[in-house]
Amino acid sequence: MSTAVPAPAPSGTAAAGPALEVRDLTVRYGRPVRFGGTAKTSPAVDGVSFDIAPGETLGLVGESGSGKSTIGKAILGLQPASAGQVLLHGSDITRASLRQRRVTAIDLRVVFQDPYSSLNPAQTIGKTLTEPLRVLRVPKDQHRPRAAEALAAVGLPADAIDRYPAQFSGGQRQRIAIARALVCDPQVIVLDEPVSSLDVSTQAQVLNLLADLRDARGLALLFIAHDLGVVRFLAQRAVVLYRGQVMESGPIEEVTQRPGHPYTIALTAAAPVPQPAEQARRRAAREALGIGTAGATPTAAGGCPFATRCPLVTDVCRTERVPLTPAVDSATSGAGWVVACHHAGQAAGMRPAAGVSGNRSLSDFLSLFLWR
Ligand SMILES: Nc1ncnc2c1ncn2[C@@H]1O[C@H](COP(=O)(O)OP(=O)(O)OP(=O)(O)O)[C@@H](O)[C@H]1O
Repeated sequence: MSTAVPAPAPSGTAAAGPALEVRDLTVRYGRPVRFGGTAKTSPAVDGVSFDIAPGETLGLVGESGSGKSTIGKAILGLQPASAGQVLLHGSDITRASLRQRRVTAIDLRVVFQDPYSSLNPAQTIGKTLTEPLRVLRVPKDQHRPRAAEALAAVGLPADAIDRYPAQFSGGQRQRIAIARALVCDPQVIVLDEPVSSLDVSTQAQVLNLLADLRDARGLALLFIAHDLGVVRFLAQRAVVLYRGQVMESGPIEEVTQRPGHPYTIALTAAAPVPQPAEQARRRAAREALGIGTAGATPTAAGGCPFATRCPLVTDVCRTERVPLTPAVDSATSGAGWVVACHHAGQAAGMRPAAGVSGNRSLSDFLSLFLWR
C-alpha cells in the first residue's frame, strides 16, 4: 500500500481539486498456467498512488520495465486495472464503459513516444487532427478551424493541414501528435516518453513547447520518462518507480537534488551533468555505490523490490516492505516528500554532491546533453 502524494494547489486555482488521481493502482498482466495450475504473476504496477493538479506536471520516472507505461495505459483505459482507482476531476473512470470513455476522451488525451508510428502515413495532417473530433461527434463546421488552431498552438504553419506525415521531421511530427491531443481542448495529457526518440536540440524545443502549453492552458501533464534530467526540466513533482512500486515521491527539487532512496540516488548518479570533470567523478561514484545491474533477480514477494541491488540491504529489506514515509529531511523541505526505505537515513549519505543538474534553460538543457 502506498501513500498518496497530494498535489500542491497552483496559484489561482486554490479551490480546484486534482485533475487526475490514481489511487492504489495495481495492474497484473495475465496468469500463466503451469503444470496444470495457475501461477499468479507479480504485478507490473503495485499499489501506486499520486495526483496531478491543473497546470502541474508530474514526472513518472524509472528504468525500463518499472511499470511507467502500464500506469499510462491503465489511466487511458487501454489496460484494465486489477485493483485501485483512476479519477478524472473526481469521477471514477477506472472501469468506464466505451461509451463513458468517449466522453472522458475529450478531457484526457495521450501523446506516445514514436511520432513515426503514431501518425497514419496515408492520411493528411488535417484528417489525423480531426479524427478525434469526428469520433467525439463535434459539429463538422468546427473541425477545420480547430485543427488550424491546434497547429498554430504547436508552432506549425497553416498549410501543414493538407500535407502528409512524410513531409515533416521527427520533431515536427511530435508537434503534430501534440496538436492531435490539443484539438479536443483536453485538461489532462499523458505524455509517454514524448521526447525520447528525438535528437537533443529538438527534445529541448518540444519540452519548451509543452511547458508553454501547460502554463497557458492550465493543463495537467503526466510526463513519463526514464531520465531524471529530462523530467526535471518540465515537472514540479516526481514519482520514482521500481518494479511497479513507488520508491520515492515528492517535489522535484527534493527528489533530484537530495534523493532519499538508494534507487533514486542511483538514477541521480546516472543522470548527465554539463561538466566533464563532474561527469567523470559521478561515474566513479556510481561504481563505488555498488548498485547491482538492472537485470538483477527480483526480491521475493513481501520485501523491498530493490533489495537484490541495494548496497544498504539487510535482512529486514528482504522480508518486509516499508510503506512510504516522510523523507529524512522532509521537516525542513517540501511537503509530500516520501521515501520507501528501511535505511533512508543512511541512504542520504550516498547522495552525489549536486544531485541532478539544476539547469532549466534551453541552452543549459542542451549543454547537459553535450557531455553524455
Ligand atoms: N502486454 C504485456 N503482457 C505481459 N507483460 C507486460 C506487458 N506489457 C508490459 N509487461 C510487463 O510489465 C512490466 C512493466 O512494463 P512497462 O512497459 O509498463 O514498463 P516501463 O517502465 O514503461 O518500461 P519501458 O520504459 O521499457 O517502456 C514489465 O515487466 C513488462 O515486461
